[in-house]
Amino acid sequence: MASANGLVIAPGKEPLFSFGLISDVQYADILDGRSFYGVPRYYRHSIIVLQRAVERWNDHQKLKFAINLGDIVDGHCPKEQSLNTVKEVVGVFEKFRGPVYHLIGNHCLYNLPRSKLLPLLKIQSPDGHAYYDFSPVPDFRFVVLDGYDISAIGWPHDYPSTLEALKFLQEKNPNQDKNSPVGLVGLERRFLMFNGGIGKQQMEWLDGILQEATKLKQKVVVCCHLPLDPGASSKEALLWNYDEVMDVIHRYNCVKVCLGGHDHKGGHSVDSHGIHHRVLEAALECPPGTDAFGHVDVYDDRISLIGADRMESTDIYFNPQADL
Ligand SMILES: Nc1ccn([C@@H]2O[C@H](COP(=O)(O)O)[C@@H](O)[C@H]2O)c(=O)n1
Ligand SMILES: O=P(O)(O)OC[C@H](O)CO
Repeated sequence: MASANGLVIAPGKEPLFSFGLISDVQYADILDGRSFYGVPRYYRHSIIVLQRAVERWNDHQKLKFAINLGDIVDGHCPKEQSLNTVKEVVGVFEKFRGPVYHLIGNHCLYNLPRSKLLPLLKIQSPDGHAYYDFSPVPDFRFVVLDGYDISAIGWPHDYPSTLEALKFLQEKNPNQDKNSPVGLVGLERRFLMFNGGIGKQQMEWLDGILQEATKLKQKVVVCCHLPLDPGASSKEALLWNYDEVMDVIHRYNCVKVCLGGHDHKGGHSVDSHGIHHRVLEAALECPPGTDAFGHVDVYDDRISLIGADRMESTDIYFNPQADL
């Protein structure tokens, strides 16, 4: 039996649970603009996309939670409006009848320091970090990474993470404008200021979580604003140390899917260990009247992303070899 979006759905099989997804709303009450590459960005329409997402998620009635993959407000938002704009977008998310798990992105950090942002997003994590995990049912665990742990944006100027990031960019990117990839070759093109990395403490935390999930026989979904696989993303959008993070993930068999945002066109890949990487299409780049959000049905052997409009529906079968 085929559904309207072409996915084949086994009749009668109920999902274990379902959840909503959206990324890169990047709302600002400003005129429409364009990305560096000229892709139109609809700053005022994006909050309408979010409103439609929340309505649709509520209509569904069986969504256990929703995940926002980051960048709720755009960097072009006038700074005196940042606080109210973040509150306005959070207010729309709060109309969803269930918990919303937020990730932070570079644009959130252009607007507000972590000390103001994290309480608004109800992110509770050690020392101003934004990584955490949750387990909506005993057999599944979601790991939310803070891709701007080591970053030149969002931390106080004299903070160790800022200094480490600036030193890293100085070594890796010879351009005066550290957001410019000019002259960087291949995967080096990710060494840009609008990206960031995972620090030692978070890496150890991730390792511990995956160890625990393995013992509990849980299947894990990893979420990070910055994509973790070159096959699913432009090189310029990748997490600085995506390779180190994937080395940790690949030591275990529990991670089935990695979800990302940031690279607005979206993407999907399956890596060398059979892990799926799905980068979500941005709400910001939806021309008026169009949408990009979705919900995910989770089964014991797969997850199905049912996308609205510009968000591609994706059926992700877990690698059965991984459980042998
Ligand atoms: N190839 C590129 C991409 C980006 N930049 C710089 O980054 C800024 C942010 O890019 P957006 O597309 O998100 O607006 C942009 O303003 C450029 O300064 C670049 O130099 N080269
Ligand atoms: O975070 P943005 O909106 O500046 O965009 C990042 C780019 O899409 C990365 O290629």
